[in-house]
Amino acid sequence: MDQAPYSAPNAPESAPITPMMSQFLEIKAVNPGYLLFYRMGDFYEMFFEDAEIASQALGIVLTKRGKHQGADIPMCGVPIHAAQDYLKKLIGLGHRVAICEQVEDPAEARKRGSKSPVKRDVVRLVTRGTITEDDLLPTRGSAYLASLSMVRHGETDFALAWADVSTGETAVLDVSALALGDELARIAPAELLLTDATRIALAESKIPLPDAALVSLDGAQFDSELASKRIAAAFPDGEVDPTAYSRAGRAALGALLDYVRDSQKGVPVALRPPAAERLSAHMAIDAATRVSLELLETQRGQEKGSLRHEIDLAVTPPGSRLLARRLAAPLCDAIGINARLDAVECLVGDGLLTQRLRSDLKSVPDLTRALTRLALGRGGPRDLRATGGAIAAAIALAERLATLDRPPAELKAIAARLADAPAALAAELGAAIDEEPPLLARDGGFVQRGYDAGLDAERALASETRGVVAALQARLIEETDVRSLKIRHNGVLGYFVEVPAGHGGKLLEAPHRETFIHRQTMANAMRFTTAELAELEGRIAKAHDASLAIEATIFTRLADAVAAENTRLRAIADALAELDVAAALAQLAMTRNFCRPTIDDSLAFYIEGGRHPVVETNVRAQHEVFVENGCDLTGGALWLVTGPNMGGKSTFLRQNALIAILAQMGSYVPASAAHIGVVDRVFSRVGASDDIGGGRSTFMVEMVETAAILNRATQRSLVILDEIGRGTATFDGLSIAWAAVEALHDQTGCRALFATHFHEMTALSKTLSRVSNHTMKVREWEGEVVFLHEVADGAADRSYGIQVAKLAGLPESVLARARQVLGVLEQRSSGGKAVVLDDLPLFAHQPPTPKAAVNPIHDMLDQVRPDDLTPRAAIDLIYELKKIRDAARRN
Ligand SMILES: Nc1ncnc2c1ncn2[C@@H]1O[C@H](COP(=O)(O)OP(=O)(O)OP(=O)(O)O)[C@@H](O)[C@H]1O
Repeated sequence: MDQAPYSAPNAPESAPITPMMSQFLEIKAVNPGYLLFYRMGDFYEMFFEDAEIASQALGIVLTKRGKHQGADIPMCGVPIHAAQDYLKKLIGLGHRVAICEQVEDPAEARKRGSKSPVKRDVVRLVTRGTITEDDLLPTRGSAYLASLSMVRHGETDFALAWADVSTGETAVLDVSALALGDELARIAPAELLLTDATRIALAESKIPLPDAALVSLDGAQFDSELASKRIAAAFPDGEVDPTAYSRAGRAALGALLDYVRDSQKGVPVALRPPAAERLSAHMAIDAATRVSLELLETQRGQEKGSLRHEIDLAVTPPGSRLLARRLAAPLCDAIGINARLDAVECLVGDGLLTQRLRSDLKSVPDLTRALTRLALGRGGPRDLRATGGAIAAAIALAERLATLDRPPAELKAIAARLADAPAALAAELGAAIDEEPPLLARDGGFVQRGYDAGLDAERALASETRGVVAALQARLIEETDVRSLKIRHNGVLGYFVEVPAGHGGKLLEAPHRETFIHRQTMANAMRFTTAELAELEGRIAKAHDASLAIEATIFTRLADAVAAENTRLRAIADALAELDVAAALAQLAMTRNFCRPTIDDSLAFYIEGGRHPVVETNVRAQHEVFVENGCDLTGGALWLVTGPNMGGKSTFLRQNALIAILAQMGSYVPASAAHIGVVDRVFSRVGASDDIGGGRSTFMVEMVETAAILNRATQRSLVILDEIGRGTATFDGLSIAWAAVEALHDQTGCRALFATHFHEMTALSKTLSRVSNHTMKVREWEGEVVFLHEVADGAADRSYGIQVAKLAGLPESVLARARQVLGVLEQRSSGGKAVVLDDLPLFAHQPPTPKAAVNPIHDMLDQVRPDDLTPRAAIDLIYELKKIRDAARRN
């Protein structure tokens, strides 16, 4: 979502403006495009337009505070303790928020005069792509910040740079206009930086923008010369050579680095040296195919029901994130794919080891995000504890992996990184930090007893002094003879003596008034202090401050020790995620009966006993059996698949695409055997889906997408077309489908599956050598159609559309009429005659309006008065209704 730059109202010279409001407007003016969370005591307050936007987005009350230029100032606020929830909601909606804190002690401000506002400044910009807080981030997903640059020099070059700020993962990719849409769909950034000119160029080339918060930057931000400096500054010690990237790549990375740096307001962000990605390294899957195959989410945008949801058995959030990344970008290199498969095979071969690894991994903390928070100075004792825990787990896991006889290269590399874990650091962290430490270092109380002698001494002093307080209370009771006298503590008064109101007078009189100094009178009690108590309090506070200071030093020392091992620890975090994925895929293969595919550089596509993993689960949940089907497209074969609606065509088509994707991400596949020559692109299209939001008609969408396939598919591609051409008049649709098949066969030569209801197309198998006909088998039984979901050679003889319509509950009168019309249409077309309207009885004679069939169920319902029914009568009624319905079905 875009945010218009904020227009701070200009105060006419005569209008009085409070110092606070003038401070607000000043800060607001240098943070255009951000909602300003302005700290006021225990609240963040928003004013003017910000208040209007936020109150509406958050559903909170909009009030007013004072006047500006004679008009009320709209205001709303959120309490500090609940601010994270509100922030989450706002950034989820695509807003960007600037957090403005008090940056000096209010006492300092008072010194400048009673009206002088406390100094405030923006300490942090919170946007969808730059968050690092656990409770703002998706646990099992990545929130990428991406930057898109465009360089024009006769031709137009694009480059994408993206980073997951919470893990430090960063990458750069040069990308052509043609492939840009696919890559944006793959990366699916949460926030995208670009210039207005780029945005216009994208719109002109019909390149769809991702569903991200879009941030318009100035062209100067993408300057490639400036970028080189930014890159060198972000990765000092020559870690990254800016000249290794193209001009466009540098520009994208420079803008990204600058935005990240700005968002953290001076705190250095620990990004990792950017991986220079190559387009050809990954299987290209365009946005429409991702949607159609429901890889990471379903067409309704839910995770449940997607392929990811079905196969993600990873036990750690980083493992889950890596698995999603691999699923979104399967490899194109047979050697790399086989290396991953070797690791999975090895773990499948040792089920017991896999179980143990998985159970160890389950409790491993999210090391990557802990490291980033620590590096950003936003980490706490829990992040230190997590780091120690992860290192210890890495060592244990390396030992488990060492039991493997001849581990494949990938597991060997994982084990080597895990074994390299700094054991001494883990021991130190384990000894230092409590098992369940508090969230914030500044609260103290997280260092274990026995770790630091100085700290233990201060703590002993503090608790000893507390003992002295108890003794003092006993003594004061003795001296005053007020049994109910208590020494208490609160944030305002500190330690004080409290007696019930009735005894207060006694302490105000001699001889006690020498000792007791009055502090406060309450309705039921009176509060005093004494010189001795004040002195004790000072000692306690000093001991407490001293312990806090020692704990703070310990925290910094340990955080520095972690930072010193950053590179090694990041490598361990990667290795843990990789191991989790390999073990998860092994577990999947074992529990779901998947097989290892053979992957090479041939043009094979041979599947035996293939299944659709998601539909299989659904079918099983209904206690039915999923029917396995094979497929052989080796050498560029094109299968024309016909069959009735609901026969299983779409399932069959998609399962083959999913098998290719799973195989190339390095997973076993749902089949009994599979041989796949590396697929460079998968295209999957379902005819006639609307894009109302995009302003394109059903048929237009279908044609634009078909055009994309015909233009871009190569001989290595796998193309799945499901009922292309159905969105227009029959003959037009048939002709387009026909020509598309010819083009795929003659020009592209790719491996393809084409499902259609145009039975005429089956004739193509006679003229095109690699086209063959296949059909979903059905059986007719007592006038009803039974789907066997089995793919057989040959063509379907009919559509069974009317039978399916009957199953769907179309009224019998309509079905009867449809049969009548179909009869005429079939007769005419078999006689080679065109159908004319007059042929159709519909138009020739208006048939007598069929008497509305008497429906006994409706009759019964008409007579029922629900409020008068007893529960028993209601159940009887349901049974009766079902009986009538069953009887009607039998007839
Ligand atoms: N191989 C199979 N084994 C068991 N059930 C299956 C199989 N394939 C499909 N089904 C069941 O049939 C339903 C319909 O399948 P699908 O959507 O693939 O049919 P279709 O032929 O593409 O239909 P339409 O032409 O109406 O789009 C699925 O939701 C599933 O419940």
